[in-house]
Amino acid sequence: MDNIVASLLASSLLVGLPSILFLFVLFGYYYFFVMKKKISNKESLPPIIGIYIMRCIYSLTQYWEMIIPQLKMYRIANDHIVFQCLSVVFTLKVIDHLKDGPLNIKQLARLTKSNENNLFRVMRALTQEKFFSYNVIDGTFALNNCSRILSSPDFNKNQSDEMGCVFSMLAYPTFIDAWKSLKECVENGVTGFQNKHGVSFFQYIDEKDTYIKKIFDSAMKQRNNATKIYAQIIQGYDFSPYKRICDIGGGVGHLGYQIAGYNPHSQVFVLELEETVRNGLDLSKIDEVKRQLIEEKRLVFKAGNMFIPRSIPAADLYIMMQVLHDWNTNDSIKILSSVASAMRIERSNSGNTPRLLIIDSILDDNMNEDTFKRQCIPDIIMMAIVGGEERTKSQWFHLLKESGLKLETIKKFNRPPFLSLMEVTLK
Ligand SMILES: C[S@@+](CC[C@H](N)C(=O)[O-])C[C@H]1O[C@@H](n2cnc3c(N)ncnc32)[C@H](O)[C@@H]1O
Repeated sequence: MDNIVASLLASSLLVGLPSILFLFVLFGYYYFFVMKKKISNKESLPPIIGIYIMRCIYSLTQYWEMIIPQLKMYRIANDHIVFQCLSVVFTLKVIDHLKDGPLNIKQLARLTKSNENNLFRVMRALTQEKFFSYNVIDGTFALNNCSRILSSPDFNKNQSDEMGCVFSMLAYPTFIDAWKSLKECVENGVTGFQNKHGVSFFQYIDEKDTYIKKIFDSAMKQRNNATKIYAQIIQGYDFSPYKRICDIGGGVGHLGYQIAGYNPHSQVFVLELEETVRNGLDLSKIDEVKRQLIEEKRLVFKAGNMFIPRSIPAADLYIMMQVLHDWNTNDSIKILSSVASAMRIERSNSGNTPRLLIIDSILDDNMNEDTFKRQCIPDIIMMAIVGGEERTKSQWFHLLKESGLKLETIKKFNRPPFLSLMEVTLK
């Protein structure tokens, strides 16, 4: 047995290391000579080959853990402890204090009102995990690339970064409580959030704690920007034939701005909860282009409820991006039926049948497919926090059929976050 493991390790070293080197060189070439030179009036996308190379490297690390499964278990246990330590320094705002330059542990303990020895041990562990750098000469800790992206959002100064928002959510007591109820969620089928707080996630953030809503909106917007999903959509679908477009649950209007910007003859409505409309309008104040689109009424925010057909603005194209995965089957059918009613009203008023674009994940019905594996963890977030789910193709068919709609085409985007665009019309 030992011989088999040894020869597997030796052969994977012999094959693995040169392959990794080769892949790095190839990726470097592609990045610097191809991707950097791409000039387009739309955002350029990372080359597809880069994604495959990353996946090969990732597969190699997984290969080791398959040979020695204990490695995987230790990694998981270790990651959990790292997360706890990171939550502590995030909550104590250590990262914010280090923004202006390195500090020693005395200074950090004073600023964060902490026990110097224990804070030092946590910082030392995180430094080993490459979250900080430590200067042995003067004994100071400093930020590095990993911790720099983890500063707390400051909405008064309009400063927030994606990971800062994501981490604020993960470390926020309301969320921690919801995760603690994961077991009840599995037992009784109700979200951890509902189990703990008695209301749904969206009700909570719209009515009880608008600070989380700000964090959530900002994280969504920045994650979508980072994955360049808006560029994928704008390049992948022709919006020009549509004069009135309505983005239902369109967040702070980011996709809406892009569509309005690239399609001068379209007017875009963003239907959202009241608090998000306020956030969207606030954010537009710091961006000249967005402010102008709003002033010219090319982009219009509408506060309303997608469950109520008359609250949905008349349009010839409706969009729902990453909305339905937040809802369970019953609610999704209610939402889609409400959109179908709005589409029928529009058809009888204008004589034209509007379309609906659903932009969301589609899991392969085959559990061994990559698309399935990728979405299994986000699916747990949907289950525990919002009560929705990532769906297979047959589940999507079911939702549409029950709501009086039918699928016309599917376009799959083969870059992260690997969403699909389903073109839907009335049955
Ligand atoms: C996951 S976010 C998606 C945002 C945006 N479409 C995107 O992809 O970035 C879902 C959005 O649905 C909105 N929402 C939730 N309940 C709603 C309702 N009853 N009516 C309208 N919008 C709602 C939320 O405020 C949230 O911004």
